[in-house]
Amino acid sequence: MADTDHNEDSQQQAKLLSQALPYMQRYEDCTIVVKYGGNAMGDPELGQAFARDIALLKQSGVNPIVVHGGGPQIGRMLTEIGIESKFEGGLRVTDERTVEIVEMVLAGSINKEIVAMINAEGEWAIGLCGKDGNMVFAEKAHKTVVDPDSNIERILDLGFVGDIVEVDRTLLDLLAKSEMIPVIAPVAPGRDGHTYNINADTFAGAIAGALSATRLLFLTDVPGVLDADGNLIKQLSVAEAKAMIADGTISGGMIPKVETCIHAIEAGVEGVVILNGKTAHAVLLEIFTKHGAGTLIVR
Ligand SMILES: Nc1ncnc2c1ncn2[C@@H]1O[C@H](COP(=O)(O)OP(=O)(O)O)[C@@H](O)[C@H]1O
Ligand SMILES: CC(=O)N[C@@H](CCC(=O)OP(=O)(O)O)C(=O)O
Repeated sequence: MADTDHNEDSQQQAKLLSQALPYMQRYEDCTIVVKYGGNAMGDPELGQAFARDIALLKQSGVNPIVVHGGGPQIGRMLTEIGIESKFEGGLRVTDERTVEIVEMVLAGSINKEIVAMINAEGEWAIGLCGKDGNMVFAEKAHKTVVDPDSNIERILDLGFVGDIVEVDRTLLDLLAKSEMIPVIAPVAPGRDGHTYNINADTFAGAIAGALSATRLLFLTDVPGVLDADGNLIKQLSVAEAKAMIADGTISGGMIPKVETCIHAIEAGVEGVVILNGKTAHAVLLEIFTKHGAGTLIVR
């Protein structure tokens, strides 16, 4: 390498470091919950970059907690065994057989894949679900939808889909003081003895709220919340986000995601970010650079 190239390279590295270091201090000892969606998974290189980011957060003194989804992966497994996926109000209608598959795919294969990827980066990840350490309890979800034609409200029976009713932070507090990085599947028991399937965004929001996390990051498949012209919005207040839902600029799967963000902020999370999990090192760019990577929603 020529001397000038070498100097430019060093200068570039020094510039990056000088930008990142203040953010490393800012987040030291802070809890950052990262929701890793099923749509953001799949590409091995991106997965490795994600695992590296989580490992680097831990090494920088942050307390990272991963909550993962796996909707598309559950769908593929159900298709293989001849069960058709059915969604109502964005949630999977979950009968007894389906909840067994959901638990197998989420708390079994996907959870352990993520644990293995983080461990391959030299860290100590531990795979959990809401059942472990009495962390989360759920009850049958009470959801309603308004029929757009008749305007009549209808109660949904989603089977074993759960609403979170209790979060016990004992195990997570213990792990925060240790070398371990929790990787949590959104499955939880009910006091009635059943196992419940919980939307991963909702689950991540409840964990972040119970821990009053400094940041909750949602890794999805778009750069963040987009305005009516398709441009990325860098920052939104809760009031602005509500207005965008009301005027239809935020629609589809982004509605429950933004609503979860609003609940998490109201529960004490400092800031929630929606960002593109299909960009390599999205988490690192969000946490350790001035402008972040996606849409920050704050009070
Ligand atoms: N204003 C908006 N900005 C960004 N995405 C939006 C907006 N309104 C609707 N969407 C849709 O929301 C989707 C993200 O939600 P979803 O598919 O549920 O994500 P995930 O599967 O990662 O949880 C985007 O792919 C996009 O199609
Ligand atoms: C009740 C409900 O819908 N649960 C979700 C849980 C997984 C999930 O939320 O995964 P993503 O984040 O990848 O969408 C499901 O069964 O698909």
